[in-house]
Amino acid sequence: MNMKFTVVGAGAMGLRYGVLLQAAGNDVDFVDAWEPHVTAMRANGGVYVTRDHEDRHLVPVNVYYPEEYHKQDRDVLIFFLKQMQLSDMLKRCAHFFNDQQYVLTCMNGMGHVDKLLQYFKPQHVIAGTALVATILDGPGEVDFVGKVGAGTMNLANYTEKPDDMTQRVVAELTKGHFNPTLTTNFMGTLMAKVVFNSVVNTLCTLFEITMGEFADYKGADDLARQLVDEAYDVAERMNVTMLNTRQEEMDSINYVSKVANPLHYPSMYQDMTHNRPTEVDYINGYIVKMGQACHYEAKTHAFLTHLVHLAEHTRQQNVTQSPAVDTVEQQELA
Ligand SMILES: NC(=O)C1=CN([C@@H]2O[C@H](COP(=O)(O)OP(=O)(O)OC[C@H]3O[C@@H](n4cnc5c(N)ncnc54)[C@H](OP(=O)(O)O)[C@@H]3O)[C@@H](O)[C@H]2O)C=CC1
Ligand SMILES: CC(C)(CO)C(=O)C(=O)O
Repeated sequence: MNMKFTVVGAGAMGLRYGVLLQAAGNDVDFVDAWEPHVTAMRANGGVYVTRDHEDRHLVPVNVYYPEEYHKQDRDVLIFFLKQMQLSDMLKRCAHFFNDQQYVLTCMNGMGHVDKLLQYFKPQHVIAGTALVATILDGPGEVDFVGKVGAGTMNLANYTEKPDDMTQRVVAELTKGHFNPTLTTNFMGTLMAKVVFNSVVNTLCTLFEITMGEFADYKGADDLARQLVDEAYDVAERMNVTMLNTRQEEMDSINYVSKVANPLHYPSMYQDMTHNRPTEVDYINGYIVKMGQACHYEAKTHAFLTHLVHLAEHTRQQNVTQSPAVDTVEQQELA
C-alpha cells in the first residue's frame, strides 16, 4: 500500500529520497526554505534531475515553504537538512506535526536525533545512514550520482524495536532502490557513518580532492586507520556496540571511495567551496565530545575539527576582504 511522505529539506538528498519514493508510487510533498530553489522549482513546474550529469529531465514536485504547509495526513516526515539548519526548520514546521507521525532521517553526523525527540515520540523515530552521493548543482537542479540501485543504506528504530510502520517504510525504500538494511542497533548504526564521514568528508574537504583521489594515496589507509581507531576507542569506552568491526569500517571506506563513488566530492566539500559552514562539529567534533564524556582525548579528531574551522574562517576572511581589495585595485587603475 502506498504511503504519504513529506520531505523536509528538498536539497540534494531530500530530493533523491522524495523523487524516488514518488516514482515508486507514493504521495510525496516537499518543504524547503531556500528561496531561489523553491522559486526555480515552482517556475519550472518541478526539479531538473540528472544521473551522473546525463539525461536531464524535469520531475514534477509539490514544494512548499514551511509557513504555507498545513497537511496533517502524512504518514512519515523525512528530514534531510544540514545539522545546523535543523533546529530552526523544526520550529518553522511544528504546526504540521502530530503525534501519529513517524520521522525518518539519514542526515550525516550526530545531534539531529536529540532535536527530533523534542517534537516526536521515541517510538516514531527512525534514523539511518545513506551511502548515496547526491549534489544540488544549483536552484532547481539535482544530480543523482551513480546508477539506479547504486548505494546502500542502514536504518534503525530509536527504540530498537521495529514495528509494522517501520516495515512499510523499508518496503517503500526497497521499491525506491535504496537497498535498505534494517538493524536493531541504533547508536552502532549511526556511529558507523559518523566514523566514515570523519575520515572521508573531512580529509577530502581539507585537501579539495575526490574520494578516489584520497583512496589513491598510498598512505590513505594509515590516515584512515588512525581516525577509525581513535573513534572506536571512544565508542568502546561509551559502551557503544559498533555495527562494523574496525576492519569492516576500513573496508567500507575503501570500497565506497575506490569503487562506488571515486569521482565524488563529499557533501562537506560542497559546503566549504560555497563558503557555507560545514557539519564538522557534528562529525569529528561529535567524536571529540563523546571522548570528553568518557575522559578520552580524541586528539586527531580535535585537530582535524580545528583545521576545518581554520579553512572555513580563512575562506570567510577572503570573501569579506575581496571587495575592499577590488576597490583599492580599481582606485589604482583609475
Ligand atoms: N549530498 C550527499 O551526497 C549526502 C548528504 N548527506 C547528508 O544529508 C543531509 C542533507 O545534505 P544535502 O542534501 O547534501 O544538503 P542540501 O543540498 O540540502 O544543502 C543544504 C543547504 O545548503 C544551501 N545550498 C545548497 N546548495 C546551494 C547552492 N548551490 N548555492 C547556495 N546555497 C546552497 C541551502 O541552504 P541555505 O540557503 O540556508 O544556505 C540548502 O538548503 C546532511 O546531513 C548531509 O551531510 C548524507 C549522505 C550523502
Ligand atoms: C560520501 C557520502 C556520499 C557517502 O558515500 C557522504 O556521506 C557525503 O557526501 O556526505
